[in-house]
Amino acid sequence: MGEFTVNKEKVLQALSTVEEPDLKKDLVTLGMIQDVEIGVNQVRFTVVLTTPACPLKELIRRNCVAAIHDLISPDIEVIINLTANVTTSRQTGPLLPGVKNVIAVASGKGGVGKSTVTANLAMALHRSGAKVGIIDADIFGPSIPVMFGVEHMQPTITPKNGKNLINPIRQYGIKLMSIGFLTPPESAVVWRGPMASQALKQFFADTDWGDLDYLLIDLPPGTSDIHITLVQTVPVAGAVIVTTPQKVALADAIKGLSMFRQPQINVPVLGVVENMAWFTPEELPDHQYHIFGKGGGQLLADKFDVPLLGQVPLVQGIREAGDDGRPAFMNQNEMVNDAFRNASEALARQVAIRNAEKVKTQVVEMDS
Ligand SMILES: Nc1ncnc2c1ncn2[C@@H]1O[C@H](COP(=O)(O)OP(=O)(O)OP(=O)(O)O)[C@@H](O)[C@H]1O
Repeated sequence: MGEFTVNKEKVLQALSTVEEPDLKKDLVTLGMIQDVEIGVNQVRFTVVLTTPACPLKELIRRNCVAAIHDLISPDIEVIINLTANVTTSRQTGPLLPGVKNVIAVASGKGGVGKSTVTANLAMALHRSGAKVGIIDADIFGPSIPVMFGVEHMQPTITPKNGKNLINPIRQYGIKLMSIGFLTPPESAVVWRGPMASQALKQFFADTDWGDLDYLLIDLPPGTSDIHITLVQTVPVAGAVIVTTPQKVALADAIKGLSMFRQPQINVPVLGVVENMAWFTPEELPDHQYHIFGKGGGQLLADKFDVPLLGQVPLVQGIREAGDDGRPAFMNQNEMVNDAFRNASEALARQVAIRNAEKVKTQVVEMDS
């Protein structure tokens, strides 16, 4: 075994050569290294990632080990504890004080699977260790309560600091609020725009969300008053656009995406999720049938210069799981789980990159 001396400074010096691949700065400058401890032929430290769903964690771990071995000694045992502290670019304010990132999930056309994608992205983020909530703001078809099997539940109310606060429904580790909870499922209520906007504001102002890393907002399809209420009420970290590869869906997705880019709205588009990208029968898992066309999600992403966050196949089990009130991510289907995990990691990564730009998100001021 070679001769070497190791101390905290040397370890930090070595780690300051390791770059966070997305944020393009070194781990020490980014404040991601903590709790350095020196033992006999051993160093231990913690790397605080920007999200527990970080797809680069193994690469970062390997690069840290390599830096210590190359710059200090190959004989040192390197023990790394990976943790995460999800970043935010929100200023703390009276609304949603413990919520780090509000993410809008939107689509141009209805029925492309926006709620299904929202539910499963939430489950995948939760599985990675993040604290997640969903607001179902889809006035035309609030399907989140059904997808989580809580359509007959009613949120309770607790007085807190002189205010009556609504407790979100908690299911499978996710906190949920839905326009659907405000009316019995049997009685079809036609929500007028102003009523729905008022309900959404209540979900922000009068709901006890506690601490959340990601609050996903399942928006109605197309563009509506609800979209405007959202961006005017809380700072939105970014939007995810869900589309199918079909031409008619893409045409509408372009309109949906363009709305977020309008100068007076100006919400960053974090990327595109292509749902129903191909059909795969359960008994032929290696077969892909492009029944709605091929490559449409990538085309949309390229057109607007945003990432394609993921492609989700059309699988009978995804529909069945939604109807059974347990998002498909909870079942052990590798193909389905990979699709949603990859998309959730890509989303978390875009949020971290966006937050590192340090431009605070602000509510949008508009003349009404
Ligand atoms: N990848 C998929 N594979 C199989 N079925 C799917 C998939 N994605 C969505 N579905 C099914 O398609 C239907 C529509 O999905 P969903 O309700 O998520 O769409 P949406 O875009 O939210 O609709 P809305 O217009 O109500 O907002 C549901 O029955 C759902 O289970």
